Amino acid sequence: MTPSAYDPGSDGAKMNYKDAMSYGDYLHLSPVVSAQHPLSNAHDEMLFIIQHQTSELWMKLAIHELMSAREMMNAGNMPPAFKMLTRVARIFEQLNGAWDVLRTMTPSEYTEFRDDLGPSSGFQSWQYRMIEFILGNRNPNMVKPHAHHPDIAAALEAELARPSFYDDAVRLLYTTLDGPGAVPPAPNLNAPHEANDEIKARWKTVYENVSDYWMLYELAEKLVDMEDYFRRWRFNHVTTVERVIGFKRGTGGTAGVAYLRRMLEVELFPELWHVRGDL
Ligand code: HEM
Ligand SMILES: N[C@@H](CC(=O)c1ccccc1NC=O)C(=O)O
Repeated sequence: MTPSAYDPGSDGAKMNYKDAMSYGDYLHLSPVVSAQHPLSNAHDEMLFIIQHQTSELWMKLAIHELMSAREMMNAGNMPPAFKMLTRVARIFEQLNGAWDVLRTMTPSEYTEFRDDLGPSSGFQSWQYRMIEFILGNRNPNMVKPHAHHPDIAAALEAELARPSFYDDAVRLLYTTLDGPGAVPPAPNLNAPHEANDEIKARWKTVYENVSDYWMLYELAEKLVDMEDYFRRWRFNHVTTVERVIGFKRGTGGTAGVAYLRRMLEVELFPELWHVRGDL
């Protein structure tokens, strides 16, 4: 007698979704898993596409978390803001781990389809640029590649028109230490935040009096943690790029590795790093 196959339906599993919302319906998987369109016959192009698409999905979540975290912080509701910042750091950790998959692609394999990419490049990732703008690494020139998508350009411009996450954190630092009317140095919304000694002095007070300023201390450490993971992403990127294309120019037109190395020097929250040498 042939044993009959186990039917989870006999234990109560719902097996028919003709008139009910299924997994794929809820997640809209059909468009997601149909959105991979390799332009070549190269085996590794699928890896390249999925690596970028999944990165963009995680970036979408990072933006969602950062926007809400900033709102919570500005409303004085710090515990949820902290939780969201921790999540953003974990998202970057996830993105950092993903480089290990992409690194399995050799220069020979990438060369098979690189020409098909034309002038497209991660340089044109608007979600990446949005994350940088939210965190405070701002350069209005970086909106230009998005001029042909007015809604995206407008979203980036709107972010440039408001204080960055760090500008708002610094405002909280001032109002907590100096009183509710305190005004921090006016932020330049259109340029990267520049290190400022007055801001650093206040963070120093926080780090030297942690029990008095536990909330700001925790905020500072969450920000440092997030930037730490972000820096690792940049480093993994430039190392993978050197490993795969050496010192060739980028498809986006930059010098490639030289451009990306320059980006390694970016400090999102400079005072939080500089103050450590003064403690
Ligand atoms: C073999 C893999 C990769 C290579 C060879 C590569 C190469 C490059 C190069 C040369 C640039 C400089 C811009 C240019 O001229 O094109 C760049 C920028 C960029 N890439 Fe990649 N990349 C790779 C993978 C990735 C992945 C997986 C992501 C994830 C989304 C990514 C996101 C970005 C971003 C956001 C930028 C802009 C960085 C900035 O402006 O600071 N790249 N990439
Ligand atoms: N800039 C890369 C091309 C590249 O990596 C890329 C091309 C299209 C879509 C995403 C990409 N990833 C990151 O830049 C290169 O120069 O080979």
